[in-house]
Amino acid sequence: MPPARPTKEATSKKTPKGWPASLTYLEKPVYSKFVTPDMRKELQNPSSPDPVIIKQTKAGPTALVQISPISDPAHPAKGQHGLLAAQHLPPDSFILFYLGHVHAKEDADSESDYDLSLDRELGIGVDATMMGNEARFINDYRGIASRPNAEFRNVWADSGGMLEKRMAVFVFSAGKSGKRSKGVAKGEEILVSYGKGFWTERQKEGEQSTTIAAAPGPSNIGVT
Ligand SMILES: C[S@@+](CC[C@H](N)C(=O)[O-])C[C@H]1O[C@@H](n2cnc3c(N)ncnc32)[C@H](O)[C@@H]1O
Repeated sequence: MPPARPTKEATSKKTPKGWPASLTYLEKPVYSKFVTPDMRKELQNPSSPDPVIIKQTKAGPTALVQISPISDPAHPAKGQHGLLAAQHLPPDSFILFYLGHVHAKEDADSESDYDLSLDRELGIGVDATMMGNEARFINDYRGIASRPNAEFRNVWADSGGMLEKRMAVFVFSAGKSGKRSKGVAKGEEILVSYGKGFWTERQKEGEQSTTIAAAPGPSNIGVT
């Protein structure tokens, strides 16, 4: 099932430097037709008493990050891209939303490398394979650094007074001691944990693929 066509208001004419021409750059999520009106209602209605609300003041490319091709032979994602901090990002600060095609179970792509769960109970995910924003270039920390410096969090975007459940990327907090994170330095790669499940699945499928010569496909990126 091909993803829904992005609406004009969800796409942006302005794309960030390094954005591949083959992909659609989004300013807002694009919803699949399998996300029903009832599901949409739930995605607009925070159930928790203290939701984290992010006011979307400026849509489009953010000056906080930079898409970067990876040429370092020691980097496990060499030949691909990563996302770097374009300036110092303080602990606990919001970096950007994870935008993409918001889909239901019916049109989930189990082979996607860019699919992040948005609402487990509703079975809804955000897949940035063909459309998304800079967040799709964030790599997992394994083999690159000793720990992640950022994480995915559930938030509510306030766009024009309407709330909408989204995933967002935040710098790790400094923790109680104030020492856990100094933030992300300018030029440092932004790294999250996809969760162990992502890599276990990849390894399993990688082993199977030795006989079928197909690229291994992981499960959804998890929020840990
Ligand atoms: C969400 S994408 C990240 C962006 C990707 N590097 C790109 O240029 O499009 C996830 C894919 O990036 C690669 N990747 C991310 N983190 C990695 C890591 N720590 N080691 C090896 N490959 C990684 C894997 O190919 C994975 O399936």
